Amino acid sequence: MPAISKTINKDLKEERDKVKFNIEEFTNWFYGGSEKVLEKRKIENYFLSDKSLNLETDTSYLSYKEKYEEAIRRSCIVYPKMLKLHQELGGTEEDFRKIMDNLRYTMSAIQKEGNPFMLHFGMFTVTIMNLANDEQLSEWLPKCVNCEILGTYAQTELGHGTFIKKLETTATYDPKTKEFVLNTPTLTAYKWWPGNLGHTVNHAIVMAQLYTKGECCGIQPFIVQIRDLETHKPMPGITVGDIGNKVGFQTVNNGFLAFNNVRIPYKNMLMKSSKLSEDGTFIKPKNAKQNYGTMVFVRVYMIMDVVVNMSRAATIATRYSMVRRQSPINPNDEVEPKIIEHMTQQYKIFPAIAKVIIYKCMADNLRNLYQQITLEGTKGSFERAPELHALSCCLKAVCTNDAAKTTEILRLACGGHGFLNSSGFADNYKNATAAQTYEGENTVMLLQTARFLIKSFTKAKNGEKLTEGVFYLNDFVKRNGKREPFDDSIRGILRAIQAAAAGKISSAWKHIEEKKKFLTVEEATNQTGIELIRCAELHCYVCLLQTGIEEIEQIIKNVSPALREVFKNVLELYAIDNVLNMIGDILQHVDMTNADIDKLQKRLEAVLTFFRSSAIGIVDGFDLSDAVVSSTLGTYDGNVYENIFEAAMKSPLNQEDVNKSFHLYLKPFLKSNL
Ligand SMILES: CC/C=C\C/C=C\C/C=C\C/C=C\CCCCC(=O)SCCNC(=O)CCNC(=O)[C@H](O)C(C)(C)COP(=O)(O)OP(=O)(O)OC[C@H]1O[C@@H](n2cnc3c(N)ncnc32)[C@H](O)[C@@H]1OP(=O)(O)O
Ligand SMILES: Cc1cc2nc3c(=O)[nH]c(=O)nc-3n(C[C@H](O)[C@H](O)[C@H](O)COP(=O)(O)OP(=O)(O)OC[C@H]3O[C@@H](n4cnc5c(N)ncnc54)[C@H](O)[C@@H]3O)c2cc1C
Repeated sequence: MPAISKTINKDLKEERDKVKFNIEEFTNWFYGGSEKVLEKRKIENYFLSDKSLNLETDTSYLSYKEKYEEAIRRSCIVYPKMLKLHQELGGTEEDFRKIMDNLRYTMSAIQKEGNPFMLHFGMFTVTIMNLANDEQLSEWLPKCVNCEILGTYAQTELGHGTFIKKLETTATYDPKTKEFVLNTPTLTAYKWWPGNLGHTVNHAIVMAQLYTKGECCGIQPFIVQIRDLETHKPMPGITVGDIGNKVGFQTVNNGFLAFNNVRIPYKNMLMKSSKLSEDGTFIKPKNAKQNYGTMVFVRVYMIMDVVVNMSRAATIATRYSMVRRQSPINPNDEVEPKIIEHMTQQYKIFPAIAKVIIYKCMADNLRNLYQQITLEGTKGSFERAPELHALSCCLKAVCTNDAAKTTEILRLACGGHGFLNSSGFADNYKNATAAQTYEGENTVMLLQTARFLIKSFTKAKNGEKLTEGVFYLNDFVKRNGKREPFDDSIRGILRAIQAAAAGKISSAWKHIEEKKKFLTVEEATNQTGIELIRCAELHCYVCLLQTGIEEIEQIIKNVSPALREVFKNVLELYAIDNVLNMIGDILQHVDMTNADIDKLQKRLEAVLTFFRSSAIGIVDGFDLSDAVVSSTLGTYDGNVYENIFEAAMKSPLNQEDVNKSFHLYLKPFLKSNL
């Protein structure tokens, strides 16, 4: 075995020595101030320094069952610590949010294949907070917050996930006993997929069709106890279990659930929005979409998960590319260059770094918007709910699609070693790709946004007032078919993307109108689906760039000159990479010449060159500890080859010189050929 020395890799040190800005200043911006950075480090250390977590164990070698058991063991260390910390910090909702925000990073080191408790706070508790009336809140919230019970969110069924109106589980009100009777009438009515449901939780929010006085009143939320608190056996009438092996998310314990005349008390229907009187009279909510609130909440928070996911992947690929040397650029060069010297390598990695920063700006903005609009809802005003729904849907789709695609590009950027499980890309990719489907399948999400855009375009044509995010449609309508001249400033690039988005929305609108002459509006919309998806994507790129510009214009007023340059270049790279990737859409509506495109290409090359000396500073500035990065290729010290070697030594096959399969199979086989 070679001697393994672990000092900082000299090539990586050389890169860090070239960084011209203050990395800590960047980190302070990234986490919202120096106090928050200290708090993050403290919280992370509080959890990750716990030796009983055994984080050095490579859980990828465990069996399916062992992985689950280890994940539960770890969560049963983390959650009591979390509850204790919450009390120590002050026990407020804000303290809880603080811990949750930081756990987002920390958990990726502890539960690489998903957290078997994630739905408890993420959806079960959130639904109770959003949809329980005061009486129900005082009964259930303390039990949730103290983890006296564990819950999940059971909505999707074997037959339906997207089209929730057609869910089949029934909850029939019996006014005589003041109970609901829950049933699973068919195989396709089985709840299927809810996280943590299989063998972990003992309660669930069950979304079921409410029947009262012989009428169906639509999907409503019910709290159902599914396992005994003492024995953990399924409650009478309940069938529950694990749905089996998946592409990823192995330790999330996605489950199935069925009901056979399960009776729950009247008080277990969440009644802040829809209401049922004890005699069985249904009272409609002010806004029928209130029951979808938890989904909107999760979609909003998922953009933050994308930032965590992409910052990890970008850190790994950047550090590795500054350590790995291969392929002289000039044939006679004696020393092989760091692979980051190859321009195509920079193009794989640096746009990903820029995206982390722009997505971070967007995630913070979206969360603020969510909080404002939710507050308006609590005061009875739901005017802006469609805007939030449209924005969260397209961002959920575009950002999770991009996280999966970018992780794959960054894995490829690490060549053969990127394919090792120990590189960390596999878990990142599997988590990213799961997010493309859960919480609203991405195509369906884009179509939701497109629906809003088509409505907004009709309003723009009729001179009606638009919401702020789609003001750009007014400019398009005013131009009356005239093409937008191209201006290569950053705001000019934004106008070009706005023109492309508005142009696409206008043609989709026109095509629906044409098809409507022969088809129903729904059929016409279905047949325009491909264009509609592009409308939503382009609109999302507008929102991202606009937010990036507005945020960075503010940031650069408050940072040092060196960091100002970094942010300006982040914006330049993000904008140019974006516009070059949608030239086809732009050319349809903007007067852009070949010379303009050549100029953009040269600017892309120039900004990549600037990034060459900043990239390591930025990824170090993401402040991800080695445990969070969790990659042999991405450790801070850059000892890539030593790490790869050590990880290989952990293979169970390397724990003995000769495996028993030699005696059982190989030897007889070889002998028979003599
Ligand atoms: C403290 C905790 C801290 C951190 C936690 C952070 C993160 C979370 C952590 C953990 C979670 C982790 C993993 C999650 C695991 C995954 C969980 C799930 O997958 S749960 C199941 C999710 N399921 C879906 O998303 C289903 C997708 N389908 C739908 O949303 C809907 O069916 C539909 C496609 C929108 C259609 O709905 P419907 O049929 O009712 O709608 P219509 O077509 O009739 O349209 C009516 C009208 O309403 C508008 N609309 C729809 N939804 C909303 C909404 N939510 N808000 C506002 N408006 C909405 C729609 O656009 C139509 O508008 P119109 O055009 O008619 O004006
Ligand atoms: C890892 C994971 C975790 C999950 N966790 C939970 C959970 O905790 N709780 C829970 O309740 N659910 C959960 N789910 C379920 C998840 O929310 C659904 O799978 C998801 O919403 C997609 O619905 P579906 O499976 O019905 O897909 P489908 O709708 O069947 O999609 C299949 C295809 O049909 C297309 N399609 C469907 N409808 C339309 C349309 N209107 N227009 C155009 N194309 C369409 C889709 O684009 C897709 O290509 C989870 C799923 C996964 C993968």
